[in-house]
Amino acid sequence: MTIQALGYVGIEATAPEDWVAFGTRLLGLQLAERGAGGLVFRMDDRRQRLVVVPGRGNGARFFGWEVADAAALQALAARLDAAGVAVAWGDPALAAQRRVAGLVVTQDPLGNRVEIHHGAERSDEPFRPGRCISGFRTGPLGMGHAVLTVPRMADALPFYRDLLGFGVSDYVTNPFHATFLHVNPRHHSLALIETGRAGLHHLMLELFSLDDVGQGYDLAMLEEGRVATSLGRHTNDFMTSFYAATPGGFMVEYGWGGRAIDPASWQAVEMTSGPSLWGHERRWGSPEMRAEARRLRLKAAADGERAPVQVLPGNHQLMPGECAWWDGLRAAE
Ligand SMILES: Cc1ccc(O)c(O)c1CC[C@@H]1C(=O)CC[C@]2(C)C(=O)CC[C@@H]12
Ligand SMILES: [Fe+2]
Repeated sequence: MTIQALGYVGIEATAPEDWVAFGTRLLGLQLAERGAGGLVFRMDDRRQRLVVVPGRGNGARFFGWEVADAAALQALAARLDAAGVAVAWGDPALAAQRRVAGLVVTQDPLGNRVEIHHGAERSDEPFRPGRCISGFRTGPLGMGHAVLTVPRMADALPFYRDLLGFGVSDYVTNPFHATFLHVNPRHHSLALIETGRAGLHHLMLELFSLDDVGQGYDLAMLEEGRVATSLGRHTNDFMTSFYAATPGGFMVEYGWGGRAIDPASWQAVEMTSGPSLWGHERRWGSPEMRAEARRLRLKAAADGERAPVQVLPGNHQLMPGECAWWDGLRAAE
């Protein structure tokens, strides 16, 4: 019955054509279909993963969450129905359009369109990436993760956690509220960030090779305003990534090296050490950013802060102990 992965995502764009070069030449997606109905991108052996449909706005249009089979779909639909959530069975035309065997359509409490499906179609043609990359880490981990902004955490969390059965990996309560949820060994397939308004913050796509990410970063830096954050590494899922501004107003996190968790034994933890071990700087390269970063690091040094790295079970790569990088900076001042 339970959801297994983020299967596909649909976004709406006022100018879908803007996604062609961004999707293929920067991200390395394969443009599989291009027409009046919009764009279909492939990431792997599936016929479609990311769909861009023409519309009056920019942002998310639907989220495709995958279950194992028709019986699992039936059971989950019944569960939603019993909880008083409106669920509509997708007709054969919609299933054909989504390239799945069957689906139900519902809405989360924020109005995001949620499409629970099974039997995604595979292509007979091999995946041909839009630029030379080693490929996307998908399979049982799904297409990546989606991060939604929510007005209040309590608006959306019960729907995904209690009704759809997502597991909480960790959560943040300071300086803002965020919850990271898993449906498979990917540390999070969904995260909710409380910002006061509903929207799509970013989609994360994970590459097989760090070089894919580094070369994407080189390409992104050639374009004014394309790099939304510098390269960095997250504290909770250990993903090394940067964020690219998309033509759609949200961001794509382009990453490598995310950890795998064991959903059966994982215990939810509160994250207290900030979003990143290093990097992910939003005003990367600007004089203001340099001044602010220096101010914060000197303040941390003055406050005697130590070891912002949280040591978690299964964290073999990161050593606890002294984090002396700002000490080095202070010495240089
Ligand atoms: C904290 C975190 C861990 C793992 C992730 O994959 C992930 O996307 C995040 C969110 C990162 C981060 C944030 O929390 C607030 C707003 C930030 C700083 C941005 O604008 C880019 C990175 C975002
Ligand atoms: Fe992310």
